[in-house]
Amino acid sequence: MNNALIVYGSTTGNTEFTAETIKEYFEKNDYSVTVLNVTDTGVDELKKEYDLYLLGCSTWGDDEIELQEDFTGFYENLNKGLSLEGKNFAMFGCGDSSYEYFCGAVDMIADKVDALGGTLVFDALKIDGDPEEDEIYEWTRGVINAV
Ligand SMILES: Cc1cc2nc3c(=O)[nH]c(=O)nc-3n(C[C@H](O)[C@H](O)[C@H](O)COP(=O)(O)O)c2cc1C
Repeated sequence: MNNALIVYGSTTGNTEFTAETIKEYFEKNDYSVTVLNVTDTGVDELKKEYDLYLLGCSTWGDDEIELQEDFTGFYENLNKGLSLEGKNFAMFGCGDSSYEYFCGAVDMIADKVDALGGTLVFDALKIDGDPEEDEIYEWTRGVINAV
């Protein structure tokens, strides 16, 4: 059975809902999935072997991109000599397109993963407003096909 790790940061619950919905869909497709709130884990989790790593983070700030506050430490620790070579990633997050940097946190994390040698297997899921199951399922189907 394939396995996947989901780590997310969420303030009002939207990215958390998205993470749980992604998990549900993966499990329907015979994946074993570990979902962790970023407050309960650290970058060492990325050293463990998973077929796919999914990172989810909402975006905050006004004039500049701010990661969801719980995710900041995790992001900074990615800089501490971690190699993501040979690992498959997909990114997701919730935002609001009325802000200048729509889902900017998702792009920041994707750029970091890319710089550390990780493989981004599919376009990021950027949710505008409240997350809806259908959109999440469709994206997840695309990710599964891409792995
Ligand atoms: C003060 C504030 C700043 C925000 N800044 C951004 C932003 O720069 N870009 C964006 O896409 N969304 C922005 N948002 C929207 C949130 O990311 C959005 O509400 C999201 O659904 C929150 O997800 P969460 O519940 O998982 O934390 C902002 C929201 C607030 C209240």
